[in-house]
Amino acid sequence: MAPSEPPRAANPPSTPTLRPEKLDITISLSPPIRHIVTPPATPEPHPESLSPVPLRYPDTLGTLIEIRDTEAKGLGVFALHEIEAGNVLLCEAPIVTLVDTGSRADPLDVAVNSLSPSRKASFLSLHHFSRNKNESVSRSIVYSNGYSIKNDLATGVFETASRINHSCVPNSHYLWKDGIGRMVFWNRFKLLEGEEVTVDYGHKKKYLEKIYGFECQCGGCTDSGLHARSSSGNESGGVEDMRSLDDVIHESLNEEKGSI
Ligand SMILES: C[S@@+](CC[C@H](N)C(=O)[O-])C[C@H]1O[C@@H](n2cnc3c(N)ncnc32)[C@H](O)[C@@H]1O
Repeated sequence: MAPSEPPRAANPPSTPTLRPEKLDITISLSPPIRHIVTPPATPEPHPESLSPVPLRYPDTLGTLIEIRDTEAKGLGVFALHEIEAGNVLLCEAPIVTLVDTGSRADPLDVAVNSLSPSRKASFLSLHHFSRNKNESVSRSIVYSNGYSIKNDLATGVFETASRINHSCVPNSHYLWKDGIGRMVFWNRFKLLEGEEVTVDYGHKKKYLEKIYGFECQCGGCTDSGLHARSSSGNESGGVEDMRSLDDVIHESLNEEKGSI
């Protein structure tokens, strides 16, 4: 999978308010939407607490989006309720980042083996497809779920984002934000309650089959290739959009300085 792009936004974000028991964050593109992010009732046990960086911040999983079964595409990501266009759906750090170092030790094994038990289980639970029987499961997972990040110098595999399915007419876009080390996803159109969140993996239908081993079931394929990369990679929908996204992300994160 290749990756990224920016949102349509104009309004400055409103100020987030912090309360000890509840993080109440407003991410506004246009119009504003309120995300109530409640910390987990039971904190993760010891090995997890060694990892201070939350994968999703703010955590929209369970408040704005959810992962569940699709009819024909395995798992997918869905809107939990109606979401106006131009909202940040997900702002997620990779669970595994693969940077080829040239070292003899496979950097992927090093990265996977250094994960906490629950993050390792999340990684290993991801969908994987391989045409090469000598390929390790971890490699197949990276090739089936990885987004190109850091100006194509690395690949990131994500706990939630790697559950987002492809559509030739996607309703969402994404962009890697190096400054915060996260991939940001936002919806281009209003999403209805229960609507699946989709992005463009950046390949024509026949290459989706060749590279990822699936026949696209999105129902909107034209195979013209015109849409290809429209929501992926490091492309942008315009400097103005990108600046707005930066403002939104940084203002909400600055309020929480130190927690990422
Ligand atoms: C990155 S994963 C997406 C999440 C995956 N559905 C799961 O269950 O974890 C990519 C895989 O999802 C499935 N998939 C994604 N988009 C699809 C589509 N438009 N049509 C059919 N299958 C799709 C394919 O099996 C593909 O290899």
